[in-house]
Amino acid sequence: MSLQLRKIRKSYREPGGGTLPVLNIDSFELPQGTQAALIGQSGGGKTTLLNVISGITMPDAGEVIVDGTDITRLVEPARDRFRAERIGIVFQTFHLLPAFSALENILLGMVFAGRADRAYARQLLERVGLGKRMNHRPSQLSVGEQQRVSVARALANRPRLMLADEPTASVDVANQANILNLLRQACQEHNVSLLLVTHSAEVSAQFDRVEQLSAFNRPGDAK
Ligand SMILES: Nc1ncnc2c1ncn2[C@@H]1O[C@H](COP(=O)(O)OP(=O)(O)OP(=O)(O)O)[C@@H](O)[C@H]1O
Repeated sequence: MSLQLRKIRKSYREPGGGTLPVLNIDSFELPQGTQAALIGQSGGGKTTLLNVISGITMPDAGEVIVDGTDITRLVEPARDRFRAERIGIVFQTFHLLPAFSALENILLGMVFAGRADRAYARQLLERVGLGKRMNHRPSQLSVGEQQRVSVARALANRPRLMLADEPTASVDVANQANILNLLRQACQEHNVSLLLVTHSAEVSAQFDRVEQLSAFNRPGDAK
């Protein structure tokens, strides 16, 4: 199993002093290699859920078991290392480092996880169709190309789980299908599980498994 959530609770503190319950998930599982779309209303907690799964945000309670490890039991540096090694993340706004080339952006992520494999980084850039643009910085690449770099970077450490938050939202229509297909095919080739947040019915319709957050998240329920 690549992902198991157990009795997850997460609230935010409100500026006025109250608390806003956002997540209350009894159980959620994603078997290894599965691809699922996560949909739900704006403000429903989808990004919070991805952040909890990746260990960027800690839940108030519950277990987040990724590839057999409950990451809520790891101290922060160990959690950061675990994320770098096992979880690939593709953001809506790419999060590429502007001063570095496409190749360097991928290598830096590898270094953080402890193994810079230049040959594999090049192979991934070839795989996403950027073999001839490896030495370009993000500003010298089109938006679609930047997102393809971020897909290659997310695959660089051979993750077990890929999280994607609206990965096609910033990309023009012509590139949307291209990026989505690339992400899905690459995950399939490497047997990586994929959980992809989308607002697009067109995108979610392509997934066999579509998870409506409100179907398994009951933030308002008492304990
Ligand atoms: N750091 C924070 N502090 C306080 N409240 C927050 C924080 N982050 C998110 N929220 C609130 O938590 C709720 C869930 O936000 P989240 O971003 O997870 O929703 P979402 O489903 O991803 O929304 P969208 O589809 O609009 O991106 C929202 O009401 C948001 O205002």
